[in-house]
Amino acid sequence: MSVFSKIKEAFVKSEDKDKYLSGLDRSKKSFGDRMRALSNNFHGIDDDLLEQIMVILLESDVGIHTAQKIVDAFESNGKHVKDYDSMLDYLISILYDFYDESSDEPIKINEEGPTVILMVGVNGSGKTTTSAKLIQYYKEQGKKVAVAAADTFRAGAIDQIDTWANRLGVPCIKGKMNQDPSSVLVDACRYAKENDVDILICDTAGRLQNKTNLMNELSKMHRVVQREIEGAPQEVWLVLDATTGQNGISQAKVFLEATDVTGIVLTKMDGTAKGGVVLAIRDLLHLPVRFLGLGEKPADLRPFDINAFLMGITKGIEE
Ligand SMILES: Nc1nc2c(ncn2[C@@H]2O[C@H](COP(=O)(O)OP(=O)(O)OP(=O)(O)O)[C@@H](O)[C@H]2O)c(=O)[nH]1
Repeated sequence: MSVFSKIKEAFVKSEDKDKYLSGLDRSKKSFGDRMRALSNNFHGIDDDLLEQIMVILLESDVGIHTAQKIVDAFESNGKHVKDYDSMLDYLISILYDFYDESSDEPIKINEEGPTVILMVGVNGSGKTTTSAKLIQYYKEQGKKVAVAAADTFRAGAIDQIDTWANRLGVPCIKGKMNQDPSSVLVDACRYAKENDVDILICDTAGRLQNKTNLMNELSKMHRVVQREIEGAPQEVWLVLDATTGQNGISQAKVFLEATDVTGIVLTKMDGTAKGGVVLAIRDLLHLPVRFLGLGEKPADLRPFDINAFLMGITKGIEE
C-alpha cells in the first residue's frame, strides 16, 4: 500500500475527521484549493511546478527554510510522477515523511501517582483556554483531573481558570495575585497526591520579560514540582498561537532555551490559513505537536494526528 493510501485509510477511520475538516477549512483554502488549481496546467515535475509549490508552501506559512527542504525532497524522488493526481498523492506522502511521527515518544503518564503537565507560553497564546480543554479531554478519558491556577501575574487569569474548573466540575488549586507561582504548584501537587488525582494541569504565567527571569521562574517551578512528585513534571507543553506563524517560532525558541519543553500545543488553528506552521515547528523545534486547538470551546481540542492534518489541509483536492 502506498504512503498516501495509508494516510487516507487512517483518516477515514479517525473519529476526529469532521472536526479536523471544519477546523482546518481556512488552511485548506490556502493550501489544498491552490494545489488543486495547478491541475489546469500540469506538465510534470518541472521548474515551474516546483516554484508554484514553493509559493503555496510559503503562503501556508511553512517558512523558507522548511519549504526548501520539502521542495528538494519532492524534486529528488519524483521521477515516477506522470499525472497530476499521482503528483498530489506523492506531495502528501513527502509531507508525511517530513513530519516523521515515528520518532515521537508517547505522552508520559505517571502510573504511580499524579501526572503533572506544565502549560507554558506567552500571554494570549491560549494557555488558559487550552488548560480548560485538557480538563475536558482527560475527564472524558475517565481520569481524575485537577488544575493549578499558577498564573498569578495576569489580572483575571485565576478567575478565568477557576470558572472553567467549576463548570467542568474539577478542583482548582489557586493562589492570590502576585503570589509566587511555585508556591501554588506546591499546594497543587500536595492536593493531587492526597486526593489521588491522575492528571494535574498547571496553568502558568506567560511573562516574557527577559530570558534570565523566565529561566529562573521556570526552573524554580520544575524544581518544586519535582521535589513534591517523583519524575514530575512529566510533560511541559508550550502553547503557541498558530495565527502568529513564524513569529511564534522565534518566541518558542526563547522558551526552549529556558526550560525542557516536551511538546507543543498549537491553538487557534481554526482562525488561520497558516496551518503549514505545523511543518515548520517540527523542522525547526524538533518537538512533537501534541494537540491542536480548533475552536474556543472546551470540546475544540484534538490530539494531533498527522494523517487527519494532511487530509484536512488538502481535502479540497478530492472534491
Ligand atoms: N478560535 C480559537 N480561539 C482560541 C483558541 N484557543 C484560545 N482561543 C482564544 O484566544 C484568546 C486567548 O486565550 P487565553 O486562553 O485567555 O490565553 P492565555 O494564553 O491563557 O492568556 P493569559 O491568560 O493572558 O496567559 C481567548 O479569546 C480564547 O477564547 C482556539 O483554538 N481557537
